[in-house]
Amino acid sequence: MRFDIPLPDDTARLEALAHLDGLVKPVGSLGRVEELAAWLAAAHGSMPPRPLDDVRVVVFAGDHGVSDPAGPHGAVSAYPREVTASMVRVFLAGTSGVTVLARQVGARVRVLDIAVDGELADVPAEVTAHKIRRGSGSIDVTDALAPGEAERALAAGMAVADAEIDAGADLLIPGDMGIGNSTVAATLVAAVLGLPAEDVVGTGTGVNEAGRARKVAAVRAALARTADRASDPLSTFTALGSACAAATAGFVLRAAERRTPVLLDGVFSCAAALVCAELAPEAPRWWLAGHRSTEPSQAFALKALGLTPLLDLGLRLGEGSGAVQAVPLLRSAQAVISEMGLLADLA
Ligand SMILES: O=C(O)c1ccc[n+]([C@@H]2O[C@H](COP(=O)([O-])O)[C@@H](O)[C@H]2O)c1
Ligand SMILES: Cc1cc2nc[nH]c2cc1C
Repeated sequence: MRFDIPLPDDTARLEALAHLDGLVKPVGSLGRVEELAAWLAAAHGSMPPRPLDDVRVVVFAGDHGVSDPAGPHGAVSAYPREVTASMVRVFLAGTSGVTVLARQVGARVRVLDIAVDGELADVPAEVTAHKIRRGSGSIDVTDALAPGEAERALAAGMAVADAEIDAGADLLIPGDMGIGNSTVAATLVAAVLGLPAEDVVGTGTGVNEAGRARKVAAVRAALARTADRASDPLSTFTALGSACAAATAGFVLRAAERRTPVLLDGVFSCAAALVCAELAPEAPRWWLAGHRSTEPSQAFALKALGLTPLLDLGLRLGEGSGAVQAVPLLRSAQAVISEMGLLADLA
């Protein structure tokens, strides 16, 4: 599997940087907003960059076997796995955290059942159209995916990105909903970066110290079970990931292939992105980190991807909720570089 990721336009970036220096302000005084403006110009290959009118969030929902409290390591989440299916209905009703926040910035939210453990008979068919399986395997005891499923999930995420880009998306945001997925995210980051379980595991939805210790044990068991088998991205998703992780990776990879900027969200999308960045080392040039999550593995993933989060608000909701809140910063950057006057015109 090979990905041809184009490079952002360095000429537009340099033109943007020169223009920013000539705006009616002390040189560099808009700090990171200036960096964002130049980043956008490079991504769009145009100076000034276009407005980000059409922002789309896709929430990849699915269960993760490791969340079974009857499993060998006990409960790894503060909430029962049934919440995953229930939350799909909340997204559809328009009352989830990310949906409310997305409305504030005029972004659309689409939810997909990629691997919810059950049949959602009462939801529109398009929600389940990309379903890969009912729940991914419990990575501490078995592979997450059967042969071929990682490829199918990756392809599903790509097809979804294609559809959103073809429909006019200017910016894509991957969201996640899956009880137990912070354990899977931590495992993926530990596997890719060769880190010990103890360093990557956080408290997820809010487990206590005993819960965190159970998560560490589950991550350790998963890493020991697979040893060196998780050597490439598809086998990593198969052994230690989930259908949602592979679909999320496909989504952000295809966006990069199609020159579409992405705002990564919390620990899950960053872990999925990290795994697939091995296949496509230039892909992170098309991604920004929306926010810093409270999960330690997100910090490791971002560092490895070379990304610095835009916001740091102590968020740990997932769903794309942090990235959505960073959208106004990108729009500010686009407005500044497009509309500010010139220092040379000072009377
Ligand atoms: O985005 C994050 O960094 C984040 C951090 C902690 C929890 N979450 C959300 O909470 C769920 C995972 O937490 P847990 O404790 O069930 O593993 C999942 O639905 C995520 O969207 C998300
Ligand atoms: C209610 C709830 C909403 C969520 N959204 C993302 N993860 C979540 C976990 C819970 C428990």
